[in-house]
Amino acid sequence: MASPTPTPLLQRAAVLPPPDTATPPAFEVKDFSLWYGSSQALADVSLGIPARQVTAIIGPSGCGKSTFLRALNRMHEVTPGTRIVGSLRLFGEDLYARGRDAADVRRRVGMVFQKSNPFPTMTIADNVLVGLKLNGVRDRALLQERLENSLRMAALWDEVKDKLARPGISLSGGQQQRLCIARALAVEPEVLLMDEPCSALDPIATAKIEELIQQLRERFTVVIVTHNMQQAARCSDRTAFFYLGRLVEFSTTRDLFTNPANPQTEAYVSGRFG
Ligand SMILES: Nc1ncnc2c1ncn2[C@@H]1O[C@H](COP(=O)(O)OP(=O)(O)OP(=O)(O)O)[C@@H](O)[C@H]1O
Repeated sequence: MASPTPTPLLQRAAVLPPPDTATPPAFEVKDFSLWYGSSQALADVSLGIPARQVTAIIGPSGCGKSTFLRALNRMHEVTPGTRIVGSLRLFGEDLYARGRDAADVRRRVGMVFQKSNPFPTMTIADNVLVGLKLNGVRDRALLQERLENSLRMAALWDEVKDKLARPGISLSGGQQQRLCIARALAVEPEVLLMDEPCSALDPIATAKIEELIQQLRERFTVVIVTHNMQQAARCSDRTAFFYLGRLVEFSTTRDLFTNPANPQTEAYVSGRFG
């Protein structure tokens, strides 16, 4: 098979360090399929997503990237008529086991969406603390500590520490997205899912979020859906390429972009389709 034409994207991926392969997987996905009504969106997906690494999901529009991401915290269940087959484990625990609470799964597996969505009537502080307060946490010292820690982890503390009582929506688009990241982190998840988190942001705000993703991987497992292959190459340790609801290839980001095993992957990463 011919190698893909070298491009700056591939060169960038080529200098990424090889990921640590000794880390046990966070998610173990086995023969996983998903239907919306009678329409199948995912077919027989199997992969292990490593803990404390960044895994990017790429592929052309409609290939099932967001559906797969949403299945990782059962968020697809908010759409009526969905059905799954197969298994999906987080650190060995079956996330779809009978009796397992979807709300508990979503606390462990937080999510940030394409468009930032702070609660419009809430202050910056309340936007961060809303999950804790809904869970009945009232201890002021604990709330204050979580507020500051979450905002620091989201690289927003210095910008907002003097205006915590202002509305969340008074922040810029990039700051609002980091506020949503802080909100997801405040409930101390194990995993952070990000669905096109930068697609509504300008290049400077995008660079900040990408830098933040690099910091978050020291503590969390991060899975990011992106249309932007440069972003996958810049930020991720591993990349999964989906096509027509199937996982075509999953490997280190370096290998996937510089030496893909599958001709469809090669065609996609070298820009020949999608
Ligand atoms: N709520 C839904 N109801 C019915 N079908 C859906 C729903 N959401 C997604 N689908 C279908 O499932 C398939 C996968 O969609 P999905 O949004 O996961 O793809 P994607 O790769 O994330 O696409 P994009 O890059 O355009 O966001 C598509 O055929 C889509 O039409």
